[in-house]
Amino acid sequence: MAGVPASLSGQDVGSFAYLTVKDRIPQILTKVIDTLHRHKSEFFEKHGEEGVEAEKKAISLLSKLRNELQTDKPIIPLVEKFVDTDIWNQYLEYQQSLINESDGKSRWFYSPWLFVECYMYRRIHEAIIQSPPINYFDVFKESKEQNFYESQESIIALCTHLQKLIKAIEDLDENQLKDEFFKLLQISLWGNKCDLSLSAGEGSSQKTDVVNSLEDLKPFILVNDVEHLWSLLRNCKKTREKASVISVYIVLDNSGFELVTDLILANFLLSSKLATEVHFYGKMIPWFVSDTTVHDFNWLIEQVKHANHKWMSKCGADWEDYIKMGKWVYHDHIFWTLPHEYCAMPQVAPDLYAELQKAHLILFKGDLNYRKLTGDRKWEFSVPFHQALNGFHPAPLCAIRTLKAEVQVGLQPGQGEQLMASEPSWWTTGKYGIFQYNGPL
Ligand SMILES: O=P(O)(O)OC[C@H]1O[C@](O)(CO)[C@@H](O)[C@@H]1O
Ligand SMILES: [Mn+2]
Repeated sequence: MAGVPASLSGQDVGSFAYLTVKDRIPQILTKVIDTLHRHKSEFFEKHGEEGVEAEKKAISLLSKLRNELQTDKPIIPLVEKFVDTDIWNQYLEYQQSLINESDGKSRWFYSPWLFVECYMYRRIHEAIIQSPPINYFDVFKESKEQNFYESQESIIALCTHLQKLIKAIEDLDENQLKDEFFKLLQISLWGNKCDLSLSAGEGSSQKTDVVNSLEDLKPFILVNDVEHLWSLLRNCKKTREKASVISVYIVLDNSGFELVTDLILANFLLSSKLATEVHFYGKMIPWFVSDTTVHDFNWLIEQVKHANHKWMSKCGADWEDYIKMGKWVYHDHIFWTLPHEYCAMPQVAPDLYAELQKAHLILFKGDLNYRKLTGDRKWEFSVPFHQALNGFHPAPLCAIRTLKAEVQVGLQPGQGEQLMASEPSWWTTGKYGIFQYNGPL
């Protein structure tokens, strides 16, 4: 692509991309294999010998995949028919076409990191769907559920905070309402620390009291465009005709604690009338360990509803009602688990792009969404976000992410260089966060 920098890639020895391809991805694969092993008796109980055979088959496919990766074998086409197989294989050909004759085939370390990391999760899915009757099995389900259970105390604190806030919401003046909005946005931002792929599937639950930590965490917000979000939604609310809609779209990231923070924010948007509808986008297949699928979404709401805590179960019951009333709508689309950067959406998934154009505001949660928004490229730190989006402007949007990959744009001159000098791992540990807005001001 002309005019854009090179992609991050595992060929840069010592980079975070390199370490991910070399260490983290194989570790995740090993964990997946182990998970299948541990479910052997469950497969036997459900499906008899056929279940055990299927488990063996999935494990052998995954071991083969791990070997391909560790020996930097060529990236091979997908074989099992699924809704996105052809698109994936076309993309593989496209990646191949970018490589010179002399450089040979697309390989794990040599190709763009975003592409190979997405490909790895898609191959895990392929191994599962090639192994009926266990082709329904979500290899990451256990760890997503564990993250939810281990974050119970923080979830109770958040639900209680929200219910108290809602009780008093009519009495809040504009400034107070704005402060509460900012608080819940920050909670949703820091909720993104809890993804499970950075920790290679090891626990990453929320145990501290987030609401009371917000002030201490403020210095770690490197780009903070929340005022723009407030102005945008407040203006929508003020100028709204009686029956008209204000819709906020949330492109979800991780299930478990992060999803709770997103639902709390979505609940506040309705209660404050800053939005009248919230649309959620999740993943169609298990993805990057902790990402939300429709099963995770429904499971989590069910759990919150049946919790043995007054305010938590109230939240769950309200959330179920919002879904029944159509005020909350869950969608999925295969595009979110393709390897493409978002500037390709109008060509690859024009229907989705047209849907997103209807939003008043789109919130993109998490690091992977940021990588896809910016194309996962070696941008200079001070390049404007608008430029890095490379033509992807469906509606006003905001990226809300903690930094876990070596890509960051829109910083003040010198800001990135200074961080680099004082703290070289600043952009990969999840310690820093951003609210980065693009849209009319
Ligand atoms: O859940 P998130 O915030 O998208 O984070 C997933 C992140 O995990 C990693 O894949 C680690 O491999 C990041 O580089 C990636 O972007
Ligand atoms: Mn994720």
